[in-house]
Amino acid sequence: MNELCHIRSIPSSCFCSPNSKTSQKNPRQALVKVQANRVSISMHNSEMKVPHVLTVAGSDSGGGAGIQADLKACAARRVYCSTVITAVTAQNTVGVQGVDIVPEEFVAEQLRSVLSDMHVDVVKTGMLPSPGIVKVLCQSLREFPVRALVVDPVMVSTSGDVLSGPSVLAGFREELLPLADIVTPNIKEAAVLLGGVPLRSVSDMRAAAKLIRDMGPRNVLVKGGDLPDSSDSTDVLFDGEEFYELRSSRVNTRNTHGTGCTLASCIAAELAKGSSILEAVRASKRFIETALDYSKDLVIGNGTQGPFDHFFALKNISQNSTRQDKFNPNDLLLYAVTDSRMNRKWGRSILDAVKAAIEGGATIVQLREKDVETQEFLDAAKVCLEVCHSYGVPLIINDRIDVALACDADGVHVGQSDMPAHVARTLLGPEKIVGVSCKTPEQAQQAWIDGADYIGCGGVYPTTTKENNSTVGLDGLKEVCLASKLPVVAIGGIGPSNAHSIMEIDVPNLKGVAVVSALFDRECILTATRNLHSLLSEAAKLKK
Ligand SMILES: Cc1ncc(COP(=O)(O)OP(=O)(O)O)c(N)n1
Ligand SMILES: Cc1nc(C(=O)O)sc1CCOP(=O)(O)O
Ligand SMILES: [Mg+2]
Repeated sequence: MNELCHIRSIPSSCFCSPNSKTSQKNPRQALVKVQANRVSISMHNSEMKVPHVLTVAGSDSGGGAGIQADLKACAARRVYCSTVITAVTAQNTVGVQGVDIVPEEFVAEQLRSVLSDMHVDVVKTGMLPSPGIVKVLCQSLREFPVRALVVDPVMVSTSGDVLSGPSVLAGFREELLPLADIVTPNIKEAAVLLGGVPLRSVSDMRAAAKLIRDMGPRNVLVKGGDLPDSSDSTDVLFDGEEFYELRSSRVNTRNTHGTGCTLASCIAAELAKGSSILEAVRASKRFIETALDYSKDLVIGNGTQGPFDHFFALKNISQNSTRQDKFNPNDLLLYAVTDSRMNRKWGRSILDAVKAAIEGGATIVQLREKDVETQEFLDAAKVCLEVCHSYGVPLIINDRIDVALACDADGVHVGQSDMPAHVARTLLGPEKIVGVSCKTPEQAQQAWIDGADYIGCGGVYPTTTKENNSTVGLDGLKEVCLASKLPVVAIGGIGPSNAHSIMEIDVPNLKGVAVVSALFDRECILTATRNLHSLLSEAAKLKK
């Protein structure tokens, strides 16, 4: 059944798509489609389907494993995650202090709530502490079929505590495993599933994978992380025909609590996004390896099994960032913007040019290297960043988000036809600086909505540095300043002869000038910067 139910208007203010030609004129139309057991929303007929994993698992009060790990893993892989809680554990980095099993009727009710309402792509199971819970889960899966089932046969916690007793085993073997697309036992769990025979080598893991596959799952991943005496961690994937030995380096850390749950959730998330089993397993192993490596020195709790950081990508933004401080709008006073053509003309390296500008008093630096190779740009950015930071000056990268991310620069500057500012913000995270070029009040308003930190407004005067650049003049600059709450730096044709006219504009958010040729197309960058800096400082004092 596929009924088109109704068309509903959604106010355009709900969407931030500044560039959409339709958003101003027409309210956006959302098609709300209701199919059996599924609701999806279409925007301009293009469906916004969200990959969705349902995890059926236990809660870990310590936050490292179970439901908590599953939610974090799915979020890190950008997949929606709903939850059915099978047990509440009192748990920390020392061990499991208590387990309260959720009655099977209430597990069934949670399953019904989610599966009868939402479109779930993949179900992932973790701790299933009673035979009754396994039974109601299998019933629900038959009633509401999903695209894939990932079974992490959690039986023993990393601390050695038993989480699912032998009474659950029969249900696993007879009912759940035959429904599974992949089952992910570690060597201890594989041994339990096979009646207690210990696994001591990769060839034991291969044999175990084959025997477990005979129980019904389409794929078996036996995880060898606990195998003794090996410098890498080898997992064996068996799909019924081929064996794959997947290696990753063993990370020396105590922070491994929740790796099993996370791996299975990642696999589920990748399957929900449409990957094959092999791709999903490979991507998930890589994710775990990177997360463990980033988290190896985390200290959470006093026990022997610490949790790790699923959002390792955020590490650059938080504690470890070399960013000076939060963005200070006064840094825009003398914004030095480099130019590779000018550096070549005067026979200077990017680094020498930047050093001279900083020594002359530049308060922020932008690397605007339009015609250098990526590798050269990145190498220059890394060394310039060190120098800038040794002077407490932020370094911004023009256009190239990839370079900014790769060198952990302080931010990026993007124009109206570059990477959209809101995407730059998402990619860089909340703490980096995002600057946007704006020539009109509308663009300035959008820059604010998109999460920019400052506006570069120009060209104020004609320039030969940027081809075909239209000018906005002093009036256009003032209009942009008045239209925005953001600090503004003026750009285009600015030098010592006209900087004062800009600084005299009586608007509080006009913070300074951005300059290319008046600094870098001069014989002595240091002197040119020094002169302009002293002029601007005087003008800024008068403004106060
Ligand atoms: C501070 C500042 N303002 C404006 C610009 C221009 O950026 P954009 O419009 O993207 O043009 P290009 O510099 O990329 O040619 C800027 N770079 N810096
Ligand atoms: C890079 C750039 N952006 C501009 C804009 O109008 O957004 S004008 C410009 C070039 C500025 O160089 P100079 O200081 O040599 O005039
Ligand atoms: Mg640009």
